[in-house]
Amino acid sequence: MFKRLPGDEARNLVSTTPDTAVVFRPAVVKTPVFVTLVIYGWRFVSALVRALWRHPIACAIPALLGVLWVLYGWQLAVSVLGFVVLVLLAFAFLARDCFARLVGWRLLAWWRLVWVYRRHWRAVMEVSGLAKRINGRVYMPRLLRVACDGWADRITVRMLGGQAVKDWTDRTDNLAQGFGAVSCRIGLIKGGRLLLTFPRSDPLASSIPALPIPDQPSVGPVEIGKQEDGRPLRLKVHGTHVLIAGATGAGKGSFLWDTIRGLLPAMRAGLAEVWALDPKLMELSFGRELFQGRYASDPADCADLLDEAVSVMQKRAARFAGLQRSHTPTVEDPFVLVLVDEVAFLTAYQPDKQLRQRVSAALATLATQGRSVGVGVMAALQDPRKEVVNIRNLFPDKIALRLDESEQVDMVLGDGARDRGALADHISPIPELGAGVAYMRLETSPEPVRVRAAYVSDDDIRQMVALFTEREEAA
Ligand SMILES: Nc1ncnc2c1ncn2[C@@H]1O[C@H](COP(=O)(O)OP(=O)(O)OP(=O)(O)O)[C@@H](O)[C@H]1O
Repeated sequence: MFKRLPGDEARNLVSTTPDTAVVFRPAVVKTPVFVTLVIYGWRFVSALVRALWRHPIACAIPALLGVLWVLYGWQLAVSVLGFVVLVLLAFAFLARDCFARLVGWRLLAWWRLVWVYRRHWRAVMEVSGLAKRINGRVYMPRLLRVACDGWADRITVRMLGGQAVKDWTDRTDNLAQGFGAVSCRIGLIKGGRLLLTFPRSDPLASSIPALPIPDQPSVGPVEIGKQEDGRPLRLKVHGTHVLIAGATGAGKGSFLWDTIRGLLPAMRAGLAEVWALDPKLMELSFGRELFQGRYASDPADCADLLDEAVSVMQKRAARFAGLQRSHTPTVEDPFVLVLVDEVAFLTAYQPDKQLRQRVSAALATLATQGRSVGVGVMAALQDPRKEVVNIRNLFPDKIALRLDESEQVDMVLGDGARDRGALADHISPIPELGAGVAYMRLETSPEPVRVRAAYVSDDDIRQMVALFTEREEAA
């Protein structure tokens, strides 16, 4: 009647409920010492073979030193050890990157595995509720591998059978706190295996000054800042459309101006044009000479400019039909980037219904047909609740800067983005710490990437205008 499950604490089980007359004391079968020794012996041998297989060099060095010690005495073993350390130091000094890749990060990964992850694994899993205790037996997710690079620790984990990725994404705060990291990201590698990323440092903690204007004309991807692992952030603008959302003061302007800055050589060469719609009359008016008359702030003028972009797009599509399927920028057919600073002013907040419909139709037409003929849209938005649900799907690439509420993150970046670690509602409202910081979700990768755009100051914009008008005068 009573089924004994593995791990039942049978010795202590004397009664099922208090005050019951039934006392249940099952027989305890003692494991013979011999069997216990065989099990421990087997575990030791398999761990040794695994270590030799996985880390042959790390095992060979102490084994060799041990052999030298036994055969020739400790003096020779210590001398060889000293020599190996010197060689490693020289290697580190002369070829830092190569040393880090081949030795440094592996040593650090081993140290972090032993000192941080394995040491705290059991406690963190139990406290966060990711380990399961069933009938007295503890089922623990398995820590498979730790790898390090200059920015983060990446931990490969095997989930418990029956666990869902969401069980882990709901506990990112517990995991980060448990392992002493500032944050934790979770990605699915393949069935049952997860990659947990724990950053050790934050290259985005301080603001990034405006990047140098590129030497070569190019329509992108344009370098506009840094990714959280310290690599450059290159934003694709040609062949896509980009939606940028962020609360007031989040730094949306940086993304717009960084993009213009990166395109400036192409604009000077006549290979790119930026058309600016600035209904708030603040952000883009500062450098309006760059837009060569393609600048509008009044809603009716904005609608006209959008219609003009649609007409350019349609004429190109008619000419390209049957001849080419993608756009290569030329002086005759430059890449046209339509920048809209606060798109909700032209759509959601626009009281004139006819104008609103005209703008929405033109934006939808550009966003659905523009990219293959070299017309792109980059739209910024303050309040994602107002309009984003209608237009979000028109934009393959999305950027969420600081947002006021957690629900807005998925509204901008798409379902599940916040669960995958896009904590845009946690970005600091202090400009030095959080302005320009964002999570990007690109068409090509569902994983959100944390980034920071460089800050383009008023002086930088003046310099850009001067450089651009210099070319105009020379022409
Ligand atoms: N990339 C950045 N790095 C550091 N600080 C920045 C960055 N971008 C903006 N800031 C700071 O944040 C302030 C607000 O930036 P900005 O006006 O671009 O925000 P916004 O999102 O466009 O706001 P709004 O929607 O109100 O126009 C700037 O005055 C500047 O001090």
